Amino acid sequence: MIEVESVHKQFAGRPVLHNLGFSVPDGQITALLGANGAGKTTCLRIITGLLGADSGRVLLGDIDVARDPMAARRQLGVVGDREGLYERLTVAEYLSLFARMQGLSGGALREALDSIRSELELGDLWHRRTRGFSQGERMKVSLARALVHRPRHLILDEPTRGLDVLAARLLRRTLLRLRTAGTTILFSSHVMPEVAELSDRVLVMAGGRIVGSGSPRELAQHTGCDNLEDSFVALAYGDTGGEEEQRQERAPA
Ligand SMILES: Nc1ncnc2c1ncn2[C@@H]1O[C@H](COP(=O)(O)OP(=O)(O)OP(=O)(O)O)[C@@H](O)[C@H]1O
Repeated sequence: MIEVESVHKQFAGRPVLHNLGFSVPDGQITALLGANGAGKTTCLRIITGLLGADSGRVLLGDIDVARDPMAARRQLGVVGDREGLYERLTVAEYLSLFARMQGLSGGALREALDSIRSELELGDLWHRRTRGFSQGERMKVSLARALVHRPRHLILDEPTRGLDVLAARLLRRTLLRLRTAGTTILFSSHVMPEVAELSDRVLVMAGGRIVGSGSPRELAQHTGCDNLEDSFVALAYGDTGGEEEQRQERAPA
């Protein structure tokens, strides 16, 4: 379980997250939706310990992320919005480095590398340096790095952005398989069909706050809409998502 409790964050005096609170249940896939600038990346970076909150706290089970970052890191896999791969290393070397940083060695290390290589179909890339990798190849390596130590919680920021159909499909199948294995997953996305397909629960953010939460079906019932995109627009932008205003602007005087 991930619990975000009363988190505030501001940049240069400008509030970005206001008293943010929600929980992400174990063994489920939860999606974080919001317009550009709603605060999703800031929220995910605070959960992963990359950024500190001004106040409030984040718990992974009973671990406070800010107080015990090392323990939190062992429980977390992160696919962030700014992936830096070490371009001089091959995929095998890169993943081995991260696995060792997570405490794996000897037979357990070899087993972890073999397992992630076959699970994410990394065979063709395994001995290539990551310099020049395509977007899809980079995503596979980032996901492998996030998963190599088999974390209980996986956080992904717009993981299918820039991926082709097959790469996005591989990623979605991997997330569904991980859920079946009990991993707790929180991801942000702007792709509504993907969110509808994957998510047990959806959190809608607007202006640094949660303005709606529930299963896609519950959100539809709550808003009186018949699909997730309309429910999202109703919650995040108000009922019409600005369509009414646009119609009025277009209407002759
Ligand atoms: N390091 C920073 N310094 C100053 N402002 C920041 C910083 N990081 C984020 N912000 C601001 O905080 C707000 C929320 O940004 P954030 O990246 O969390 O939004 P988002 O919901 O992830 O948006 P998007 O969907 O466009 O990725 C934005 O107005 C952004 O400009």
